[in-house]
Amino acid sequence: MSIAPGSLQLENVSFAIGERTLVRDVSLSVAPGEMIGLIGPNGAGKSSLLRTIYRTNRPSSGRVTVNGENIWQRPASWVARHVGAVLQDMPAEFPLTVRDVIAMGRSAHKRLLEADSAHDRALIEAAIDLLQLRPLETRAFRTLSGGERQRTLVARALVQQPAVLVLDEPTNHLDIHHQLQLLRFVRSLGITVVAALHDLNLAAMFCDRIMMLHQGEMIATGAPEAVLTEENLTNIFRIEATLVRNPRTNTIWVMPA
Ligand SMILES: Nc1ncnc2c1ncn2[C@@H]1O[C@H](COP(=O)(O)OP(=O)(O)OP(=O)(O)O)[C@@H](O)[C@H]1O
Repeated sequence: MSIAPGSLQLENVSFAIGERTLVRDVSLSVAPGEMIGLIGPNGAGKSSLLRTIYRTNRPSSGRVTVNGENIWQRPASWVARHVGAVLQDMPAEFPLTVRDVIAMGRSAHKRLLEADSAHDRALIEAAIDLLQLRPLETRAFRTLSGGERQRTLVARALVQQPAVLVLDEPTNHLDIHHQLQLLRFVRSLGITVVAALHDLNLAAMFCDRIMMLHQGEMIATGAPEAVLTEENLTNIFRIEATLVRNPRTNTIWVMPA
């Protein structure tokens, strides 16, 4: 499956609800094909920031552009064709099969009730194979395990062929094998990704750059070793940690003490 990666720009993005500012003046420029890890303690504003990218939280100031287009000045249907998202705890109570859920990813590219074209079907088949969902294809989505659901939702996002893929804690519910498999897989697609990740070592392993958020503000952004410093881990995550290199991957490794 080939997806043309897009560019993403956050320009001084803030987001407030009433008096409360959840995201404050965040800027980030993501090149096509880059993978950005968003890290920060609970309540730092990661999900709130991601929602400004998939057009759920309208910034109170600043701009979000995808391929140079301000997403808040484009119709929702344009954004649905250009930004894909895998979110936490998607509702699962609808009586759809795995294949139905994946096929829903094509809806942004079609008119209401338009039948799947040969192109749609080819993408759906490819996604089922890529995410190894063939044995589950006809199962009801609600009967899946957490990890199987997550793979289905990634497949659904991929058939959308999004210029930018937003992942909110995509490794939630996954065992360590599937965490690695999912991130390796997403990475191998060469698409543009912004992913909120709680596992700092996985973020360092898979992301080109990391952005650290705290109380809605960007504390640091850059290469994993520039952001995952003892100082940032102490000040922001409130942990004592030793930093080493993973001898196999040579990526920075946080060892809490
Ligand atoms: N609709 C809302 N109304 C008021 N406060 C909100 C709303 N949505 C989020 N918040 C608050 O904004 C802050 C940031 O929340 P957010 O979910 O963005 O953080 P997060 O970094 O994704 O956290 P976690 O790691 O716990 O998932 C939290 O204090 C949260 O309670």
